[in-house]
Amino acid sequence: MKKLSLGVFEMLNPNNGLPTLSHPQNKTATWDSIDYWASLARTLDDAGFDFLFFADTYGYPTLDGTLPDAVVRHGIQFPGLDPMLMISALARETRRLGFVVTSPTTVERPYATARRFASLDQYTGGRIGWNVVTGSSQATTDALFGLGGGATHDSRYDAADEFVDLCLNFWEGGWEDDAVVRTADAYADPARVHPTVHDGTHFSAHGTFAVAPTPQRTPVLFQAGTSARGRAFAARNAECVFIQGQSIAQAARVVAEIRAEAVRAGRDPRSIRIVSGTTITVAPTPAEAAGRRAALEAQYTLEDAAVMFSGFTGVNLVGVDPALPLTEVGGPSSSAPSSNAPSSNQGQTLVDRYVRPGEPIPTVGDVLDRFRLTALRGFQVTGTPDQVADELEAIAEGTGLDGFMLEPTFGGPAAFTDFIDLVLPLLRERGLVPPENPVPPAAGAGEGPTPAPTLRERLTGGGPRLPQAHPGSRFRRARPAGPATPAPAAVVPECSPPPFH
Ligand SMILES: Cc1cc2nc3c(=O)[nH]c(=O)nc-3n(C[C@H](O)[C@H](O)[C@H](O)COP(=O)(O)O)c2cc1C
Repeated sequence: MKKLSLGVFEMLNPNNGLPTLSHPQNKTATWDSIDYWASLARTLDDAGFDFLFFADTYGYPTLDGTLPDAVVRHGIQFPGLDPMLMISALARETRRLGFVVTSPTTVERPYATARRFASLDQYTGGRIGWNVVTGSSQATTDALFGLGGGATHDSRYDAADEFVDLCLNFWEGGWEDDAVVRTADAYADPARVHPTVHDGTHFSAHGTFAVAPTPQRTPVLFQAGTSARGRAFAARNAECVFIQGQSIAQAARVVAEIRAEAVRAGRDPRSIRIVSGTTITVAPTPAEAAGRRAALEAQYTLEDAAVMFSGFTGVNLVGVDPALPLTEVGGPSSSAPSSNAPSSNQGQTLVDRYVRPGEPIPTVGDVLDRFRLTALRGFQVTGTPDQVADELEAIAEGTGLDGFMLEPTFGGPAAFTDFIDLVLPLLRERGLVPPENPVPPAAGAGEGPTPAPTLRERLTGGGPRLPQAHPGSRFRRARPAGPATPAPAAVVPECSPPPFH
């Protein structure tokens, strides 16, 4: 059995996007304290987790341009802080743990994004990943940033392809490996530093990337969003895809679809790792586990579910007759619906989850009841340590998934520490996750820091750099045979896709 990757899914909001204010284990009082996150990062690092993943968005649920009272009152993805600005501090607190930060291609700019992630790659010693998204709650974000809102679901992904290409061109094409010399009279060899020239459909850039090579150069490229266009984007660009598996059959289908799409894009389907969000409620006895789960479910109301669903999808279910079939709810104009599901130009993954070709059409009430319990979540696993380990093993075997991203329950770290104490030892005994990695020894006096494996090395078992088989490697410059300089005359890789390697 292959080894599973383990991550934790988090958001910098009072309640992780879900209203758990009334539960004693919530993190409402501590979520905005850096000490809280440092403590969590140390816990995960010590336990041997691969990464801490921060979902993030400038948006939050709005309805027809207004902020619902429930969002403010219950802290539903509101307010929020920027996780990227905290990563360096967390890296100082940890030795091995990777960090994945979500950043959108819609309102950010490629050069700034490439520079920020290259800087984080340097500060973390190569422990950074980028979750590339076209954004959630896009209507809110468009309004906040003063955008016209003319972009469609698929055109956002078209622009995202070009955005990622341009970043890859900066990271992989700007500097040759041995460009930095750090001698008495030169920091770097000018012949080995190259301008990027890009004149594309959505972006243009002329100039030299002003960050020298970092441990991974390209951060590990994550992606989330499994609409048909989202899968095509993942197949072209991602090294790791984050899904929210709902059942073994559904997740197996999504995994197979992503891998088939990867083959169509000319990539090895196994070169993309696919991990699913998973909520684990574990306790020593079945009754205690069931009690905790019931307490969790009691936190979520149908009203909050309607606000969240509507804000994320653009399909407004607030105040809609629960008996109405979902397909009879009007949504804003559609981009390219794959079924007769209502659609908007916002994220399609959630709507597709409930309306599947060939399956009965659910009512609004059905959808909200299911959404209330699983919301923005993946597998829901509840039981004793052995039951949870059995179920995780069955999910991994039945779906082809490469790992799990644990979701918080009541907000605080208890869901993760329970897993670490009760389930992780069993997964290790069964050989499903690697044995605990030794912490790299602290640097001795006068020695440099001992490098831990990069996030890419941890996840893929390969080297620290983007694999040669990834399409982004086409931006690398081949060294000509012979003397080191002069460099080839302005061989500027095109951003329009040449054949993949
Ligand atoms: C599992 C999952 C996690 C996501 N996480 C984020 C996030 O943290 N921030 C964000 O802006 N968008 C997030 N999104 C939105 C998507 O990345 C994507 O931009 C949007 O859903 C539209 O694509 P889709 O129709 O393929 O879902 C997420 C979507 C899914 C399905």
